[in-house]
Amino acid sequence: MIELKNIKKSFNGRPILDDINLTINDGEILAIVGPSGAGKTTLLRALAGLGDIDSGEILLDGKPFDPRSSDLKNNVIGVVFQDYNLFPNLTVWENVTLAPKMVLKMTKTALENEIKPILTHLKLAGKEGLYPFELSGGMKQRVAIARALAMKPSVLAYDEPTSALDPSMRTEVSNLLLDLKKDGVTQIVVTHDIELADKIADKIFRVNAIS
Ligand SMILES: Nc1ncnc2c1ncn2[C@@H]1O[C@H](COP(=O)(O)OP(=O)(O)OP(=O)(O)O)[C@@H](O)[C@H]1O
Repeated sequence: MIELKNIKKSFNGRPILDDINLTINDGEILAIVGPSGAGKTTLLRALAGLGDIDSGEILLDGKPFDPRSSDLKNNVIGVVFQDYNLFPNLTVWENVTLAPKMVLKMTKTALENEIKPILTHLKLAGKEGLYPFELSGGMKQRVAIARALAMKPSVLAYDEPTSALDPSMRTEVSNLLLDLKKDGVTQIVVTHDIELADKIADKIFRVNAIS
């Protein structure tokens, strides 16, 4: 369980997040919605340790947790970015196994045993040798999800998972997230897509623009 308590963040004296209080239970899908510029990505970045907060507290299973100080090994929150950030010069297999190999020091056998099932689950079996430029948008997204899952995060977070895809892929994305939920993966979805949020989320958190 992750709890956010009284989170505040300003940029150049302008408040963006003002007293955010939020609980994400294990196995839940939380959607974070709100108008453009309201601070959704700022909140996600703070949770993932990519940006700091001015005040407030983040608790992981009841204990204070600083995402910025957690090393990658703990990898509490894995983030799937809007543009996926795949390494263009690495194959699917290399993209997904790089961090487990370098950071978790997983052996070749462990990689085979642990990463192959993730790729199969994400319908990427047989695609291991392809490069990102050879993949469709939906496949790139699944590689990015596989890469995040390979680090065994407690929570998987997505920034606008439908925005870079053809609208017809929406159902595929929602089915994928619901599938991962069935496996017990806790997920946070930042989205403009209210229909997606309504369809998949256990809880919807609205970030309001502060005037
Ligand atoms: N590093 C930064 N320095 C200064 N201002 C910033 C910085 N990062 C974000 N902001 C500002 O904070 C506000 C919130 O940005 P954020 O990207 O979190 O909004 P958002 O709700 O995710 O928007 P969108 O839906 O358009 O992605 C915006 O006004 C943005 O310009």
